[in-house]
Amino acid sequence: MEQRSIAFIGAGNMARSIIAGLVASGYAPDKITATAPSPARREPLARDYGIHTTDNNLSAASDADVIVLAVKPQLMEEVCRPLQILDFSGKLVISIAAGIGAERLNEMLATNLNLVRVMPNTPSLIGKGMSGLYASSALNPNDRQFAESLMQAVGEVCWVEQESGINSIIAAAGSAPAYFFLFMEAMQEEAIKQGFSTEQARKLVQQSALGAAEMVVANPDTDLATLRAQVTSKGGTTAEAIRTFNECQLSDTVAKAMRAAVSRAEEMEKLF
Ligand SMILES: NC(=O)C1=CN([C@@H]2O[C@H](COP(=O)(O)OP(=O)(O)OC[C@H]3O[C@@H](n4cnc5c(N)ncnc54)[C@H](O)[C@@H]3O)[C@@H](O)[C@H]2O)C=CC1
Ligand SMILES: O=C(O)[C@@H]1CCC=N1
Repeated sequence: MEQRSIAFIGAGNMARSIIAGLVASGYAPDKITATAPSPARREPLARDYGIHTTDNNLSAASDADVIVLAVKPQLMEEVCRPLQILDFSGKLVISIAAGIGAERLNEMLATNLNLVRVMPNTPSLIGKGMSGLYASSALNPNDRQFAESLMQAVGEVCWVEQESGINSIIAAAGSAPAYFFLFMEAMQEEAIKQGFSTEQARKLVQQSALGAAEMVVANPDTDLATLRAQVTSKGGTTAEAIRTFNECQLSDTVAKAMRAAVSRAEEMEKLF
């Protein structure tokens, strides 16, 4: 893909995930800079991926063709203010922050940005990310294509037509790895109670999760309910487990949790 110089403003979990995936996919490390105030955050990135790091947001952003805003939403305004002096006309800005809309980002950087909002997730770290993207129709096709290729380098992408779609991407993908981790944590805990060591319990759970996910991917024409039915023998053990989940309204709980994620993103849009 096109090798533009990229500055990640903020070098936390999500920036690291994208940087790791990018470098593994062949993106030139010397085209990537990441910033963070703390050396403890920066140094491991320089060491592990051979990228540049600095605590100077202004110089990193000034030197870059593409600026990825990767700080916590609460900090975004404070981090953007000193960058207002830059000329953004030739730069692409990518924000990965949840709960900060395009209009607000334009306000924070005091200009009309060439902007793509991207909602990635942490499996980008291993090239298995799922990112949602939104850009206004005014964005030039080159920038649109670059943002798409960048996120394709670390996983799959899904464009949304309306900016509000980004909040639904958060619910279905950005936050979603944590839902699966939670489910696996609960399974591991119970497997330990049933007599397995921590390592054995983890292996049982992770391999089952991996196998299930890979079966879904390998069978795109088989719906998820059919895959479930293939495990569920009539009058058997799985049927009892599923009946128990249904009794506890698992589907309603999942729906409620996903709506709560959207509501929080909407709330954050008002806060920050
Ligand atoms: N963690 C995730 O799974 C996802 C996170 N996001 C978004 O990514 C953004 C970052 O989230 P995380 O990486 O999880 O947070 P994090 O807390 O791990 O990383 C934020 C980083 O910003 C750095 N930072 C703090 N003050 C700074 C400053 N003045 N200048 C430059 N850097 C500064 C910190 O050193 C820290 O490394 C958030 O806006 C979040 O909404 C989006 C999708 C998924
Ligand atoms: O929890 C959060 O707010 C961020 C956005 C999606 C995943 N992590």
